Amino acid sequence: MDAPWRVLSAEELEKQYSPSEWVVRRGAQEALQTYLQMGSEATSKARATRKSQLDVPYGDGEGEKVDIYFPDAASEALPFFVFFHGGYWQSGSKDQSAFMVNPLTAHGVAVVIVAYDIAPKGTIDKMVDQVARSIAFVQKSFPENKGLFLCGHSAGAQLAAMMLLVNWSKHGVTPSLKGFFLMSGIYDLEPLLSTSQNAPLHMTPEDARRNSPQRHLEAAPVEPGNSACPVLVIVGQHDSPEFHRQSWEFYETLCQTGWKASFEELPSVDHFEIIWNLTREEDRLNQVGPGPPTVTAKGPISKVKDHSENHLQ
Ligand SMILES: N[C@@H](CC(=O)c1ccccc1NC=O)C(=O)O
Repeated sequence: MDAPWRVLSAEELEKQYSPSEWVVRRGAQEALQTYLQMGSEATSKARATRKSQLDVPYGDGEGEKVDIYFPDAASEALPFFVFFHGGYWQSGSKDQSAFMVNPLTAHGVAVVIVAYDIAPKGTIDKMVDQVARSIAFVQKSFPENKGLFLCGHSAGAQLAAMMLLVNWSKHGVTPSLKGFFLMSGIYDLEPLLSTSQNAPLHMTPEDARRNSPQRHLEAAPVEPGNSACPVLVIVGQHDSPEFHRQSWEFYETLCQTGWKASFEELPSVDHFEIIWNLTREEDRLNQVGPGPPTVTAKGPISKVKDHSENHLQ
């Protein structure tokens, strides 16, 4: 694989992989604070106004819990939107991540916010396994579901993308995966090895490779049934050039391996606004119909653009 990041200095690599350094409307610290505040407020609102089951265990581990939020009309035959928060596998929690719960439940979609053991408690291998088990749990608990839609932000998008590669037979259930929303994600972990982000993660080069969906997709051509499961790769206009490159290359690899993929750069948003905008009913990504979340209202989001200008040369 062509790896343009290898020519970057340690300092430049650190900056490329520090999302808060690229925000344009506020300072870095303020952006992180606002993100946490928006997530906490959305979670309080969701818990106060929506039917929910909180801290439902999907495994025996202390941290293996999900919060499930339901639309008003009682039914198990709902589409389920399953969210994996970001925070570089070392920060964030389900208790600050219910961003999209109110708008999506209002549209008849159940939302599951997944907790996993962030570092230093968890390794990335463990988090990937936990996320797979959380999805198997949702499928087993709601076998009548109208499809599971996986969404991850940043590090959570890597976790979601790894689900494209899971052998579900060892989980005793095949989840009815109907779509992936991969937002501002990282799909090749190798550039992170020498950055400060790796300090609590202790990833070795082998760990990074094993957990890089970009590297494994090529070896896992899509099964016939899966080509019906769309994968949306989404990046914010104000994400760093390396984040743009990672998203674009992952999108290209998805296309080459037979997935029905699309790519979108969301105009005007940074790495954090891309998610906190999901608290707003009118956000484009929340414009779902009464059925499964096919994005329709304000034009297709699956439009492919030429992003070569964003590539590092
Ligand atoms: N220290 C990081 C924090 C960060 O990257 C982050 C924070 C919240 C949610 C997602 C994040 N990025 C990737 O998972 C930064 O530079 O912004």
